[in-house]
This record gives sequence, C-alpha cells and structure tokens, in this order.
Amino acid sequence: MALVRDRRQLNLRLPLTELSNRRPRFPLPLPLPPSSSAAAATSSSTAGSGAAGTSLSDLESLGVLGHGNGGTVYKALHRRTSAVYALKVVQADCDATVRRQLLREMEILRRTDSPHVVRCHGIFEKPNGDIAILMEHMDAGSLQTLLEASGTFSEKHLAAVARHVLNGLNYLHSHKIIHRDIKPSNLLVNSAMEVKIADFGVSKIMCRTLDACNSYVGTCAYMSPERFDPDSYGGNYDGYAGDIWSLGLTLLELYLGHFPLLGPGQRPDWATLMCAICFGEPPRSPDSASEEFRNFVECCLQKESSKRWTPAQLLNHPFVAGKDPGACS
Ligand SMILES: Nc1ncnc2c1ncn2[C@@H]1O[C@H](COP(=O)(O)OP(=O)(O)OP(=O)(O)O)[C@@H](O)[C@H]1O
Repeated sequence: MALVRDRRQLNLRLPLTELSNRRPRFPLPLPLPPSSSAAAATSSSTAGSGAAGTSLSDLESLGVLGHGNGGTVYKALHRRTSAVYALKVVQADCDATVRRQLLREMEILRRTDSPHVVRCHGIFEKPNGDIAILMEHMDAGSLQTLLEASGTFSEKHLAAVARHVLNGLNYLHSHKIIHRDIKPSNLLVNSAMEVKIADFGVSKIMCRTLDACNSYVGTCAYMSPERFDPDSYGGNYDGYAGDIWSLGLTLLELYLGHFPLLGPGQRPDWATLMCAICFGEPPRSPDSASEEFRNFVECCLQKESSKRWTPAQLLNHPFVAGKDPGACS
C-alpha cells in the first residue's frame, strides 16, 4: 500500500491550459440537473435559496469528506429532512484552471441522470461568490480507499465493480460524454456497495460523434497510449476507448493491489510511466486470475484503441454477464 500512497502524493495530474486572467462570472441562473430528485435543492445567484425551498442555510456541516484540487467536500446534513449529502465548495478566488474544471463539472452534472453516476441535487452560488455543488453522499468512500483498506479485491467483487462502472460509462458515452479520468479514486461507493462515477473536472462533451478528443488532461498514469503519445497514433483519437483503457488498468490494479504498470514498491514518475504505457506491452493479469478475468482485462487493455471493446460489448462479456446483478459486496 506504500506504493499507492506514494503515487497519490505525486502530481500525476496534467494541467489544463491556463485561461486568461479575466475571470468570467459563473453563468447564472445556475442550471438544475434534469433529475426529479434535483428538487431536493436548487440554485440561486444570491443566497442559494431556490424554488424548491432548500437553501444552503438549511444545511449543516458534519465534517470534511476530503479535499480536491479546487475545493473541499463536506458531509452535510439537511436539517429538515435529516438527509445527508456531500457538498463540494469551490472558492470564488480559485485559479483559472480550477474554475474551468468546475464549469465542466457543473455542465456535465447538469446533464446526467443515471443511477451509475454520482447524482447532483443542486448548484448554488454563495453571496461571496463561492460555488457549492450538492451531491448524493457516497458513504463508503472510493475504490481507492477500499483498496487501501483491503489490499486486493476478489474477482466476484471486481465483476460487480466492473458491471457498475460499465453501466455508468455506457450511459455517459451514449450521451457523448467522455470521462477522461477513470481511476479508483474517482469511483465512489455507497453502503449498498453501488459504485458510481464521479469527478467530471476534465471530462469532455463531444459535440459531434467524430469530434477529435486530443486534449492532454487527466491523470497520466491511467492514460491510454494514444492519449499519452497522440502523434504516434495519427493525432486524433477515440476518447471513448480511452475510458476503457483506464477502466482495464483500474480493475487490474484492484486485483493486484498495486498499479499494474509498475512493480510493487516501484516509484512512479513521468518517464517510467511514459515508457511503460507507450513502449511496453499492455499489462496482463497473472496466471492466478480466471480465464474470464484475464480475457476481460485483455479486451480493455488493447494498445490499438479500435480493438478495445465498448461498454455495451463488455457488459456482455462472460466475466460480468450472467452473474448476480446485485451490488459489489
Ligand atoms: N459525493 C461524494 N460523496 C462522498 N465523498 C465524496 C463525494 N465527492 C467527493 N468526495 C470525496 O471528497 C474528496 C475530494 O473530492 P473532489 O472531487 O473535490 O476531488 P478529487 O477527485 O479527490 O481530486 P481532484 O480535484 O484532484 O480531482 C475525495 O476524497 C472524494 O472521495
């Protein structure tokens, strides 16, 4: 687990292109997510009070769930209903990169309504300009924290994890959204052991089916070869297939208990990762894994992006298909 901790301490996230210093105001009124459950809260340009009657002042902080690049996520109690939420607060004076990620995240959360994607219940702007995103609380942490606690995942557990994430990716991709940062810490888990996709700060909404998707953003360790080195792969690439590569690496990491492209204890750095991803053979499951799991991982970790299976195809793969469709307990 030391490796995992080491890796998290390194800045493997690639910077977004800096915006100009001119800071646009957030577009108001802030959009509501489409879900009916969004009625739990709404947004406003003033004190965050909305049509459904919920305001930020109805929420009480129960503590900090974590800190991200741009903000702090609080566990928040809705006093009237006793419902518990996660409230992500990004300060008004955040830098341009964080602001841009926040706008992306807000836009995607506004569009998504799926049981496999962390649900947004409202977006508020506080009077001081801070932005607060009210989300469903995923009370069992992330796959990263579960991995650190358990060491490795069983194949049965992994099949359930894979099914949940594939359903989420199937939903996102069918809505032309590419996540671009699938990794254990962005896959959140609740006490029903449902796994949901979170953190859309570097995601992209494709305007047309064949849009190029060559922005160099995300966490480089989980990047597909064609994203890491687009020139060698003809420039543009299929970003949807990039999410599948990241999923394959994630599942293999959960199986092995360490990041698959590096040996246990090996310190990750940019050059090592670059060589492993672009010049090495894709990582494969060890002999101890079942044939089904080995083949599933191989279907995800194809260097040639066109050979990677789609989420719909993978949902029919024997590793996940036909098994207990329940949660990943
Ligand atoms: N809906 C949620 N329920 C429970 N915990 C959450 C929720 N959303 C985020 N968290 C936790 O809060 C912490 C910060 O999350 P946030 O999305 O701000 O950043 P991050 O994904 O960790 O990092 P970065 O901003 O660098 O991508 C993480 O530890 C995450 O697990």
